[in-house]
Amino acid sequence: MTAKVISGVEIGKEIRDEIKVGVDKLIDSGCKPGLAVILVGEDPASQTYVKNKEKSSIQAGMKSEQIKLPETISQKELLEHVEKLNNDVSIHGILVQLPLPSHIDEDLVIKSISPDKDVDGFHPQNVGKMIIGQETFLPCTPHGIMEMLERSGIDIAGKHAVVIGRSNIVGKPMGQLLLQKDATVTYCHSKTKNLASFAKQADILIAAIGKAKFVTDEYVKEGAVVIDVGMNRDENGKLCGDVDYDSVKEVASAITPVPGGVGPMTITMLLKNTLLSAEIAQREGKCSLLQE
Ligand SMILES: Nc1nc2c(c(=O)[nH]1)N[C@@H](CN(C=O)c1ccc(C(=O)N[C@@H](CCC(=O)O)C(=O)O)cc1)CN2
Repeated sequence: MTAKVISGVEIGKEIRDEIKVGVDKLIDSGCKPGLAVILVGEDPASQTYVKNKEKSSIQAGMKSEQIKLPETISQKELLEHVEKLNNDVSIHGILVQLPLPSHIDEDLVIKSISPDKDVDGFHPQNVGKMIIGQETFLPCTPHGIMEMLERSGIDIAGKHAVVIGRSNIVGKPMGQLLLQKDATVTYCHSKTKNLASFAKQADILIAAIGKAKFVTDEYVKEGAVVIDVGMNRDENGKLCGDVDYDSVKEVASAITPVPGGVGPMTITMLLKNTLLSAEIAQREGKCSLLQE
């Protein structure tokens, strides 16, 4: 069996086209969605992601604001920037690019973003809403994976989903979203004994461990759907995922590549959340082009 390739570039394009329609409609009614991204320091990967977020939001027709701050910025100053954006009526989505330098308390910064503008879906209030299934901003990477599964016609209800990884950004919310769609969910992590024996039971296997090519064909049941969230460099410095793509594609029924799989969906879902935030503001009479 050679697996079907689930392309985040193609599915992302389909969703971005839908977002553009939504943005145009909102602008026609007098409201332009605005996204602000804060970047602290000069990490090259973060710089690339932030640049792509700016480019993508402009392509979608949104207002884009980038705030670049030095690595040495104090926590107090960073919080002041967030507060200013919380009060800016032309901004509907605020994102602080992670990771932050070690002298800054990441949790405190996330909590300082207004839950109404938290388009990353990381604020504890929004995490709580997600867990009880209320409308909120869903974290972009797991939300993107759910879209990939659904738009590829993969049934989730009754399936055994195994999530390898338990980060607050990907692993934990991923399991919750799969549970809400009636999957039976198992979490595995660095302390799990006999990890391969759990992984091999998965109908849907999500690899979010952060170890290059960790998941080989020996971890995968024949016909499983394999989603690779990893972003690593191999021994030759080439971008690769947590899944050993060449061996796993021979046993899986469907697989996401790296690059071109989950990664592009993360930014797509950020745009979707920003549109949702602006739509809510418009509904509540809090959005106007005049306020730009
Ligand atoms: N505040 C946040 N910080 C971080 C998040 C996040 O969702 N919110 N996620 C990651 C980084 N990230 C977005 O911020 C991100 C990572 C990867 C990609 C992507 O498109 N990857 C490409 C490959 C890119 C390359 O060539 O290097 C792919 O997989 O095809 C987009 C966004 C951590 N921080």
